[in-house]
Amino acid sequence: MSQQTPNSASLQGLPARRAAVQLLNAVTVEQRLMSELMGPKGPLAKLEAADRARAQRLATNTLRHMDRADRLLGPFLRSRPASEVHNILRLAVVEIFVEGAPSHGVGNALVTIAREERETTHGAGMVNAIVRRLGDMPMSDWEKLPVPRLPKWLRKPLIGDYGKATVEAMELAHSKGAPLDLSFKEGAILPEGTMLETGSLRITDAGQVTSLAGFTEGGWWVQDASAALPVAILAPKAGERVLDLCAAPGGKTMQLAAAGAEVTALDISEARMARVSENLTRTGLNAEIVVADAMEFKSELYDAILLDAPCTATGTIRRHPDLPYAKDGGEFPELFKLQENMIDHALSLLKPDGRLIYCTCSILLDEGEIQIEDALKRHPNLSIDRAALEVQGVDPAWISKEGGLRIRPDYWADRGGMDGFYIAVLRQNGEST
Ligand SMILES: C[S@@+](CC[C@H](N)C(=O)[O-])C[C@H]1O[C@@H](n2cnc3c(N)ncnc32)[C@H](O)[C@@H]1O
Repeated sequence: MSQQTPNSASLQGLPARRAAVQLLNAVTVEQRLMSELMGPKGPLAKLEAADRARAQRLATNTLRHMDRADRLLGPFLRSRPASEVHNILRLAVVEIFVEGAPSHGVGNALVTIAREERETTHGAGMVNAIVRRLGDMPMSDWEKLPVPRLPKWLRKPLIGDYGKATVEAMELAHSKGAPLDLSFKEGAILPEGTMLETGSLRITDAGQVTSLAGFTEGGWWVQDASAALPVAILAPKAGERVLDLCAAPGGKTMQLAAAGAEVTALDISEARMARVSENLTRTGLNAEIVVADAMEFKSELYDAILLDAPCTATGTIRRHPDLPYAKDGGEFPELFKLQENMIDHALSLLKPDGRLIYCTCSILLDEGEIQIEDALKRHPNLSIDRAALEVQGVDPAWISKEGGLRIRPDYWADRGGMDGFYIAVLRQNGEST
């Protein structure tokens, strides 16, 4: 590719590519999560729907393949370029080798984008030269690269928790992304899909969620198969008083309400709670809505409490590959402490014979096994209910030694995987703490 005036065909994708680069910069430079960038001031706000979807897909794929893209680019880079230039090059790799886009079009568009900003204009020539060389590389050079690794700050503690082979299996699962899973009410109109043993409906290549059959009728909602297990394990009975202590955006609230429980849904975030209300309206389900800090909430005692505690969300990297690049683990100890305090406070809201379901969408043992072992030490009258974990489709081999359920993203590899999760059922043996 020579330095040329970009033709209009290759520039058609400019808005989406520009927004993808902005998303990548916001994640890797400003350490912001993609979910925080979707608002009216975010890079996607002014785009047409198709460009918005494309920009999001490009940024997500680039983050998912970041480690491989960096390996492929390594030999072309004498020193590490400015992050903003690096992100343009990473996007080029992913467009050419993952999306199969012609390199000349990718080069023209990305050189134009590089020239637009102060941080990248000096790198435009380099982008041009490297994309040209990428275009000459055979696909086999990409295919023989190892599975993308997690950044060191997360990989190291995970290897300490699980060993290298398991972490590599998780990384393989992360690289594959995730299908769409639905939870649903009885009698709901459902799109075509595969019914999983645990009761979720799985759809591969779902496309636009709002276009799926039954969306308007509101009989189903999006929820990963493993995220649906805490309520299956809680097994709410009609009329039971259940407190959903960290409820937003409400996937589990809807499951509880659909089972006929009398649900109090609480969350500290007013904005996220508005989504719970919207979700309940769409699905025609009911719950009492409380916006409050769980730690300050007082009430009559509950039959059952679901504590889906705020966590690192490291179990959801398959669908949120931005997370390892937007975070560095610095704020994690604060979260672990909050989880500990929330368990203790939840126990004070539980009837003597009640059950507390503690769960996190995390693969870190600190937020699962270790949290529960510590809670059992703090509360001598607390016990763990292993038998409650025996629900349809749950492999008994997933139960860990303290009696909780450890779900890993590399499980169900042949069926499209599942998010990492930890679930434990606690009982207070007769009296509240
Ligand atoms: C893992 S999410 C909950 C997901 C939800 N259970 C579902 O299934 O859709 C954790 C939630 O905890 C909420 N949260 C964080 N700190 C809180 C606090 N101190 N009190 C109440 N909610 C809190 C967050 O706003 C967030 O919505």
